[in-house]
Amino acid sequence: MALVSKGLEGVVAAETRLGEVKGAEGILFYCGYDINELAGHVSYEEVVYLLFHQHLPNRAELDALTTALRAERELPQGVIDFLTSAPKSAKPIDVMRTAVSMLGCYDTLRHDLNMGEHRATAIKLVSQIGIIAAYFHRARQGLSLPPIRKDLSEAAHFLYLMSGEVPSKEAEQTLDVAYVLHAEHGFNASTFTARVVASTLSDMYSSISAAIGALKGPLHGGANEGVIHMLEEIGSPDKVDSWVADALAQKKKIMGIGHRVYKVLDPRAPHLQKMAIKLTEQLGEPKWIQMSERIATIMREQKGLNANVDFYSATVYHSLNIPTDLFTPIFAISRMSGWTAHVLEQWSDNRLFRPLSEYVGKAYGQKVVPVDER
Ligand SMILES: CC(=O)SCCNC(=O)CCNC(=O)[C@H](O)C(C)(C)COP(=O)(O)OP(=O)(O)OC[C@H]1O[C@@H](n2cnc3c(N)ncnc32)[C@H](O)[C@@H]1OP(=O)(O)O
Ligand SMILES: O=C([O-])CC(=O)C(=O)O
Repeated sequence: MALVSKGLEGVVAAETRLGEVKGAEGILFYCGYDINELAGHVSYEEVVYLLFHQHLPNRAELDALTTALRAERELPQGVIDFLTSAPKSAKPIDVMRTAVSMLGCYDTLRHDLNMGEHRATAIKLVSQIGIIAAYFHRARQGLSLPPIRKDLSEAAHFLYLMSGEVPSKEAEQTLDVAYVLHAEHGFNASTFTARVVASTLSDMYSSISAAIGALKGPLHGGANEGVIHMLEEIGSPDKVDSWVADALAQKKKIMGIGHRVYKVLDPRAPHLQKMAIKLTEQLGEPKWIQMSERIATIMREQKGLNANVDFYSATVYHSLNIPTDLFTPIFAISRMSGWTAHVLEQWSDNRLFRPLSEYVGKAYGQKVVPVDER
């Protein structure tokens, strides 16, 4: 019998130059740069460049990328029509997955694209994914779609389109750091999904719509929305202990806690924790962070499990007045850079992903009995 690694735990499926997650040490780096070196020191646009070119841009390179991203901000009219006619009750993440698939229909869909053209598609997707999310959010409230602006950063432009107002510098910087922290994470489930699809030599849009579908699950990027639902259900700091005890007794998963690779604290969590503390203090609403800290302590002490990236990002986005169902979309907006960089890397040295399975069904040699005699 072949040895099966359930959930592919510990399996090394490919080489990558993009990012490394060192689970035992709690280290994450993108192209050699520790996440602590990047967060707060470079913009999301610089990280996009880093992932696409494996080096940080100089001023001219950054300006060229920024111009290219901003030049792609107009969506095809057909996609806008979809965003304004999609059911208002639809989940934004589902709308994004579908809109990315639609973008593929508006592209030439040639299969003989060269790497430069694939990279242009990647830039377009990085540019347009936030606009899709923000425009749907406006449309579902019956609000007008603010005109595209070319003078705002990726983070500021998303907040501007979502609210109709240019955000404060602090809100922009907070979201920008969140984008930097979420951009890349090795062979996580959604990135692996994107690479599996790309490995068949399918197109970028198919890879990315599949990746969005993988991200939305509550065991992956969907957990950040689950965290706020959990905090709302708990209600107040004094109820945390009994709520968590009940949940664990029922073998429920606590959202935002635990990780397949990190055996110690996710290095992204302290950055988000710091931002969450500051924002909740400013808002005079410390109960969110108080509840979170108590949950994290219980889980660490009782289960030896730590907070992951989704745990504190939930409170950060909530404090920025972002509706809960846009939390996973924000993750997708940032991870678009990592996904597309991985698709480009896959195509630079492609081999089809095709693992084996261990058959455990009925014995070989069953005979067909005619349908009326079964
Ligand atoms: C961006 C990201 O994707 S980060 C992850 C986001 N997901 C979440 O926050 C959801 C909650 N966490 C989880 O479900 C898991 O920790 C995962 C999915 C992230 C990792 O899962 P795996 O590596 O497959 O670990 P698995 O689910 O097998 O858990 C191992 C043990 O820890 C327990 N455990 C792991 N996470 C949790 C949790 N959040 N709450 C309670 N128990 C947990 C499991 O119940 C299991 O216990 P057992 O051995 O007694 O049965
Ligand atoms: O790596 C993982 O399994 C999940 C994760 O933290 C991420 O995608 O950021």
